[in-house]
Amino acid sequence: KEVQTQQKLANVVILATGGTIAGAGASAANSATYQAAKVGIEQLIADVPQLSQLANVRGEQVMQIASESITNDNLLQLGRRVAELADSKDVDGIVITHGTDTLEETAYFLNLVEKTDKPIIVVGSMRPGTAMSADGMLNLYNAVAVASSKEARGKGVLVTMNDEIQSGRDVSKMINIKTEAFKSAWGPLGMVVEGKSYWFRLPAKRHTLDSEFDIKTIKSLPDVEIAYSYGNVSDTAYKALAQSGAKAIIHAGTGNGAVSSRVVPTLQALRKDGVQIIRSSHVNAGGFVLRNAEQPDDKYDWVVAHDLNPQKARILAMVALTKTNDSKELQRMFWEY
Ligand SMILES: NC(=O)CC[C@H](N)C(=O)O
Repeated sequence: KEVQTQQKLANVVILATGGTIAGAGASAANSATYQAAKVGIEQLIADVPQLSQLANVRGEQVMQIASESITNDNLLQLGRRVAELADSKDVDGIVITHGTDTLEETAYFLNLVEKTDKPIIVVGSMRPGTAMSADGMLNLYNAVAVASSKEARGKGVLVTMNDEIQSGRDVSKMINIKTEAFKSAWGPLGMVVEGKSYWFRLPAKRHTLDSEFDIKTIKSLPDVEIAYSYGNVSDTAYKALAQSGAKAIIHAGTGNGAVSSRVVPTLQALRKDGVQIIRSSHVNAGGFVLRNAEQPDDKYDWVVAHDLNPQKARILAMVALTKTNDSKELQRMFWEY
């Protein structure tokens, strides 16, 4: 009977990339002072023996880095490995352990480019495994639980932090000193409790199988940069980014993606020179940029990032620019994804 139960378990591969979930500190009291990306995947799996009750789990160490240092090449490497595994009939679900700083970027990238309905779960932790009340073990347990469930299929790339199931598109790291760090302006999709998922809503935006982007056809990602806005902002950063070869600049604007009158002429000129100008917002709880409201986007031929924060807008812009440099097409993609 036991053998039969074993055979029914899903096959889940954990791709480890580093971060705090693989972090180690000097003392159990060190919840914030520690080194990220220290512990290997075999140890992370061994630390949660209960995983074997959820799925047949195996791990691969894809990289071992703190996620603030992730590069476009790292993203492509990870994306290609996820696609290979998703194509394998021996794999039912994929979990990616990741630093939390750029977890939302990687999750959104995979959500755009992976052509599969198999569950892909990105997970991290806010405290290293060596700390009191470490959150990584339960987050990983929840990730494997969701990755091995049939209900998670076709819902896009997901993030399991703090018992919530979040859409990889919507979720963002909102605070860096709480385990309750990952939030979406539009709410979580569900909850995981004791290894069981409870679903409440579905993502409305295009993703994975319904996406026009495919990791297998993306050879490299173009240079897209972000310039942050504030009172008294100057055009120095915008000009320098364009000069260094940026194909698009994400304007991390105030409020509704507003643009200071001090930099409007520069952004108009850069657009005339061929640089795409994409207006996003850096407001804390989630921006929502409306076209032609703060600025005449039609007239200036600018794009608005909809509800995507600047770092997510950068991910979509890079992926979109592998297909088109038409600003109207880019705008369509920003509404649809
Ligand atoms: N909580 C974390 O994972 C942050 C650690 C590190 N800055 C990273 O993103 O990898």
